[in-house]
Amino acid sequence: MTAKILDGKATKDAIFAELRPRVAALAERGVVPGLGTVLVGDDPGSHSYVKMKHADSAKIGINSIRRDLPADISQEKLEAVIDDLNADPTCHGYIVQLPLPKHLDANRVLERIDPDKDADGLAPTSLGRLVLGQRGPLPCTPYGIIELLKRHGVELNGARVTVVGRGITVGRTMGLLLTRRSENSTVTLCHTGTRDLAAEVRRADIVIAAAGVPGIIKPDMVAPGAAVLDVGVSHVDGKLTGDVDPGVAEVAAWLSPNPGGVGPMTRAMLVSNVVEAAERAAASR
Ligand SMILES: Nc1nc(=O)c2c([nH]1)NC[C@@H]1CN(c3ccc(C(=O)N[C@@H](CCC(=O)O)C(=O)O)cc3)C=[N+]21
Repeated sequence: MTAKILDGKATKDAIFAELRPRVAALAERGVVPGLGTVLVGDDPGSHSYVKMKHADSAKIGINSIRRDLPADISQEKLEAVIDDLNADPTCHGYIVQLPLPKHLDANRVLERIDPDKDADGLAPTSLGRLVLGQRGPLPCTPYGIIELLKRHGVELNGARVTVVGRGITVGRTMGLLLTRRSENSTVTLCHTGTRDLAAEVRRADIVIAAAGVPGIIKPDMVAPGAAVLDVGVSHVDGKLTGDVDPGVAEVAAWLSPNPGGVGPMTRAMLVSNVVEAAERAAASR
């Protein structure tokens, strides 16, 4: 068997096509959605991600607000930039690119983001709303994974989903989204304390690999016909390497590759969160 591709690039383009008329409708009311990014330091990976986000914004008519800050910026100065974006009416949503340099307290920064402008859905109020089942921006990567599966017709209702990795940006929040009534999946969340990872992966209809361990998901761990999504990002000999062994393509029915799968979907949902925030702002004027 050779797996069909869960195509994140094509699905992102489809989502953008749906967003463009919404952006046009906002423009008619005099509102141009604005996406802000806060980037501290000069990590090349972070720079390239932020660049892609602004290129996406330009593609659908969203305004870019870029704050690139020196690696040695103080906590106080960084928080002043956050306050500034919170007060800026042209900025409807923004992200603080993570990770931050070690001398900065990321949690204090995230707590300072106006919850109505949290484009990442990762600030404490947004996570709290997600747990409580209240409306709010959803974390972009798990939200993108759900859209990717639904738009390829992969059944979530009643599905057994094994998530590998308990990080906030993917694993832990993934479980919260999938167990809502609207998704109705049964989730097993695996991590380094899991006794028999192979057994947990083997009984899954859907495997979401976000451990950041190159090739941790082997072909003999995957049930024939499963959907497997590779969210891992590692660098081996300078090359982007995912969590899923290439041989899995011969066992799985669906495979979300990396790159070309979940990464573009994360960006699509970020832009979607900003358009939604701009619509809310426009409605309350
Ligand atoms: N506050 C915050 N929010 C984030 O969403 C966030 C973050 N910090 N820090 C870093 C990670 C990483 N991340 C990616 C997003 C898109 C791709 C992406 O689109 N990748 C393409 C191209 C990959 C390539 O060729 O380099 C792909 O997968 O096809 C990758 C990585 C968002 N992150």
